[in-house]
Amino acid sequence: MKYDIIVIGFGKAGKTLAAKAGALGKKVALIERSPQMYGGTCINIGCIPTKRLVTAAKEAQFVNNNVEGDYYTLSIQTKDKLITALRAKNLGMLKDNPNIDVIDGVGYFLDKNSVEILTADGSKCLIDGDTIVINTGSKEADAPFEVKSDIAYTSSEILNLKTLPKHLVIVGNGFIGLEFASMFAGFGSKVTIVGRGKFMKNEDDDVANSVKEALVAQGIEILEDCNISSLMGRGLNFSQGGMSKSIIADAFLLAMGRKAVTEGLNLDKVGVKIDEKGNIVVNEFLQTDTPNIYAVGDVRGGELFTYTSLDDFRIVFDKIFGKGERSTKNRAIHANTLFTQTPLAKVGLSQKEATALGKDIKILKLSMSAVPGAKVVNHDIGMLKAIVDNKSGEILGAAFHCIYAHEIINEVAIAMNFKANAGFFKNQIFTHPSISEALNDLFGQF
Ligand SMILES: Cc1cc2nc3c(=O)[nH]c(=O)nc-3n(C[C@H](O)[C@H](O)[C@H](O)COP(=O)(O)OP(=O)(O)OC[C@H]3O[C@@H](n4cnc5c(N)ncnc54)[C@H](O)[C@@H]3O)c2cc1C
Ligand SMILES: NC(=O)c1ccc[n+]([C@@H]2O[C@H](COP(=O)([O-])OP(=O)(O)OC[C@H]3O[C@@H](n4cnc5c(N)ncnc54)[C@H](O)[C@@H]3O)[C@@H](O)[C@H]2O)c1
Repeated sequence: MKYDIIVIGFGKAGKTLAAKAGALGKKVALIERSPQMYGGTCINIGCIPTKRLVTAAKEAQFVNNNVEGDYYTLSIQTKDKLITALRAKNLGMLKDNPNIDVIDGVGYFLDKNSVEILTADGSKCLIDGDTIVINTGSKEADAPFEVKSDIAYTSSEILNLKTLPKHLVIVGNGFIGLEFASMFAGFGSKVTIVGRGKFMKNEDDDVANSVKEALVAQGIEILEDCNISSLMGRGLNFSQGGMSKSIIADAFLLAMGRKAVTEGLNLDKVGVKIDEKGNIVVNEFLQTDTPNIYAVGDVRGGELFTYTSLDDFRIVFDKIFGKGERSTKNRAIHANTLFTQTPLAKVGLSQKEATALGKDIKILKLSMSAVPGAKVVNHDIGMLKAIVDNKSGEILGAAFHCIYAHEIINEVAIAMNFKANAGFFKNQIFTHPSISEALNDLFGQF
């Protein structure tokens, strides 16, 4: 069978490209190895289930478990219903178009225009394509220490835990570690985070401290500078400050980063290179060294977010069907958010980064306790921080640790794309009472 485009993996970029190309009348094949992963990581084991559960965990404090049933178990069921519906919707979005074939099985290259698919029953089929897009995502990095425990979970596995662990120990204090810590603590688990360095060492100290205080206020124990030697049965063994220690727990979450899924693709057969970290090497148009083969989403390394995968779709679509003007070099300024109960959202440079670049900066800060809108929604934890050019007021970066941070940071990102400066926010008329209106006071300090 011959296709215009073959996509390997049902990720954000690939499924969007398949849908748009199919709508243009192109013949498209999308290969997915597991029907449980139709729609990819985001909707099945990533953003959507985790953010649904972070929200449910916030509600947990208002629920009487004796009356309503165990809220954690109910929340897992609600999450399962949600992702099942999204999976069906994602499949329908492609299958309803006769130009698109969704093929179940594991895809791998035979040559630069041919992909073989190994299906669950052991049979194989061969398809050919002019353009081939690798969108195989990432998976949990292996632990660099011995793990012999049947209560050690990856983030995907722990999302299916039916009963709430009394004590959860989380290894890793990155995005996944902190979000799951905040989530499980909200549901009522005792949570201990075991990190190998200083807590959020890449962040500005005031920002890291604000997040730390909020997590500690949730009852979370944070251990820093730990060197883990093994996880055996119910015990995690590590050294801290020269002392050997161990913690006994009911469940362990291992969240030490993610790595690109490339094994078995036969990349060496088709001249596609991977770098020292295991990511596929691409140019600014996401083309590999074999120009008809693209790599999009987590598998190309760099930023591992659903919205950067979506932007990869825009770049590849523009390269194939448009003017080829979009590239990773001209991606719009965009934010990211750590979804703890009080989220931390950031855009642009931190104070540390701006200082390291030798910028002449002014720091603007506002405590959320001074924001009426935060009082109204009964969540005045945290702070707003902006880094601006000392002379022009150009906004260089912002870090918001506050309720709705994941929403208001987008206002700043858009403003930065339009080169608006501090004066713009100082004088903007916002609805009242709101969190956005705090930007009047924050940027009014310039
Ligand atoms: C717990 C967690 C929470 C997250 N939260 C957020 C968040 O809040 N916001 C955010 O922006 N990002 C979040 N992310 C990151 C985000 O989910 C990923 O960056 C994004 O989903 C990556 O999508 P992708 O396009 O790379 O492909 P994926 O969605 O990962 O899809 C890859 C697909 O390829 C399939 N596949 C792999 N190999 C083959 C093969 N050989 N043949 C056929 N199929 C194959 C896989 O089964 C999978 O379905 C989170 C990630 C995790 C793990
Ligand atoms: N809200 C979001 O957008 C969101 C949420 C979850 C995940 N993600 C994406 O998924 C990616 C993966 O998340 P992640 O949390 O696994 O990775 P991460 O890179 O964010 O954090 C990994 C953490 O593990 C720690 N670590 C590594 N080895 C260790 C060891 N031996 N002992 C103790 N700690 C160790 C690191 O110090 C780091 O803090 C993120 O980088 C992000 O791009 C995004």
